Amino acid sequence: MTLAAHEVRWSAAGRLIVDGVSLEAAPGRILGLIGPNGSGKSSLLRLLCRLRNVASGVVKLDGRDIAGVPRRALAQRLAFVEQQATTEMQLSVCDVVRLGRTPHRAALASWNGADEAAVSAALERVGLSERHDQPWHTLSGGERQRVHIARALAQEPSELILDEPTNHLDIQHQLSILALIRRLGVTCIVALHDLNLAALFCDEIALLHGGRLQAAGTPEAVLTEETIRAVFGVAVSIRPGASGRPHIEYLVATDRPAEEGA
Ligand SMILES: Nc1ncnc2c1ncn2[C@@H]1O[C@H](COP(=O)(O)OP(=O)(O)OP(=O)(O)O)[C@@H](O)[C@H]1O
Repeated sequence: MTLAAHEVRWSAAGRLIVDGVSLEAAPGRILGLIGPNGSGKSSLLRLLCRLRNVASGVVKLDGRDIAGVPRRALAQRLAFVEQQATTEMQLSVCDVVRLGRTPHRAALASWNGADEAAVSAALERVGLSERHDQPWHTLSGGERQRVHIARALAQEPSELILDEPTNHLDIQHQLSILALIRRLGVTCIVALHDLNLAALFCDEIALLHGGRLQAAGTPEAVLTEETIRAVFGVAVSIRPGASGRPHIEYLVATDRPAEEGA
């Protein structure tokens, strides 16, 4: 067990947003978090990395309540890639990635070879080595997303939490980032909207609906035609894809109505 939530609740504006969720990320495996817009995915991820404090329940890292873990120690273990992370405009790409080294460096310690190697390796992994010195604000949306992932990799976490990491990415980069995350072998919790990508890359899936955990288990167990219809209101047909993982086909009418007089 690495990161686990037990009966976690969180409210905002007088409304219960995360409602008694329990889940556990198995070591070295990818737990996908899916659910409709507003179902509480981002809120739950923020509780898991203590960007917000739970109202009740507990989040544990290796069996220890994270509320009692010093921030720096937590940041040495756990990296978070937010959905719409912003960054100081004046920074270059490598400046942003270097921020990932902060938890590992003693106050006033000089920048060392290990730090630089971690930054270079992280940039290489997201395919942006040649953008090392580019001003961050001149990057495209997808490149910014990859730089934020590189920052998290430079942090060398053992637990990685990502909120919609494929946002803004073209299909090649969606696939390469998720394949990279799989190869890292770190414990990972990732919110995804694309159900086929979740089926393809996640070892387990947790489905949120209205702040509650609706289902959890293997992609085959969670991604059923009945569940998707009930939670997302969409008719689907699910068959094993070429990968052997479930492949979801959306059953929607795409015909145009016959034109008048035609
Ligand atoms: N600080 C807040 N104050 C008031 N309401 C909030 C706050 N944070 C989140 N909410 C509400 O909680 C609900 C869940 O939001 P959250 O961002 O966790 O959902 P999500 O599943 O990540 O959604 P999406 O798929 O659209 O990103 C939403 O209805 C949102 O408006």
